[in-house]
Amino acid sequence: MSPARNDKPLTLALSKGRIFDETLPLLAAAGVQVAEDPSASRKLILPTSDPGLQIIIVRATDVPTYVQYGAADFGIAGKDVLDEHVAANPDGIYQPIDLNIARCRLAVAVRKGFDYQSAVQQGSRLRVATKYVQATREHFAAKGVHIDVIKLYGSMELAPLVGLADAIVDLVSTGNTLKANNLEAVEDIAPISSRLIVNQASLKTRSARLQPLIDAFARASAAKA
Ligand SMILES: Nc1ncnc2c1ncn2[C@@H]1O[C@H](COP(=O)(O)OP(=O)(O)OP(=O)(O)O)[C@@H](O)[C@H]1O
Ligand SMILES: O=P(O)(O)OC[C@H]1O[C@H](OP(=O)(O)OP(=O)(O)O)[C@H](O)[C@@H]1O
Repeated sequence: MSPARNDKPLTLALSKGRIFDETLPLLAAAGVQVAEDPSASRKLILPTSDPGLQIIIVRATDVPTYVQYGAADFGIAGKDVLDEHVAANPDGIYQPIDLNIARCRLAVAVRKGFDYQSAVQQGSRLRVATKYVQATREHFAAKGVHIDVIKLYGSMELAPLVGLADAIVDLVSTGNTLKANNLEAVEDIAPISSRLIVNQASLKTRSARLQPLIDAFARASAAKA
């Protein structure tokens, strides 16, 4: 007989890199250690010092999907990723906490010297390359600017340099990536940070185990705000 769902370890979905790295101190604040570093290992399921908690390593953009379907009880995802996901799949995910990690901003950027203000005032269509299609459409619709969106999956900074787009919508933190590619930010769209997300069914059926972790994350992230 298969074990009851409540006997399975709680599953936390994380992406490797900055979100994994910045989540380690939050887990430590909850008394949980992770022995393996996913950047140095090929393992996708990582045990923790708590036998009742395991971590799965997925692509950043896939974290909300694992949580929505309950394959992970909870996860951590950037607001950028989450907003795109929720626009297409509004149900099943509860977002209790802003963890104040992986902070950056979503911004419009263009080639240095491109007259963005004139381009948006002229009423002609602007070609915008981005991974963030929903946020981009909403931003320009609110400004009353007509755009053609070109969906990309990475290296957006290249698009204005090779004539694929007039502008990009991408994440900016230090500004070093824009600078290195002779681009400049011309408009901020939204501040971005990572959120704890929880499967709504898990929150009901596994709250005795989930809630102490949610509370510990909330305390640790409030201290960072
Ligand atoms: N330069 C940055 N500074 C701070 N936070 C960032 C930065 N770039 C991205 N983030 C945040 O970290 C999250 C994860 O980014 P990461 O670079 O690890 O994955 P990704 O490369 O965007 O995803 P994928 O591998 O699926 O393409 C983003 O969704 C965003 O919220
Ligand atoms: O303003 P900066 O500090 O330069 O940060 C901005 C860069 O960070 C992100 O890329 P990331 O480092 O995650 O690379 P990736 O998209 O290739 O994963 C983002 O897509 C920008 O390219």
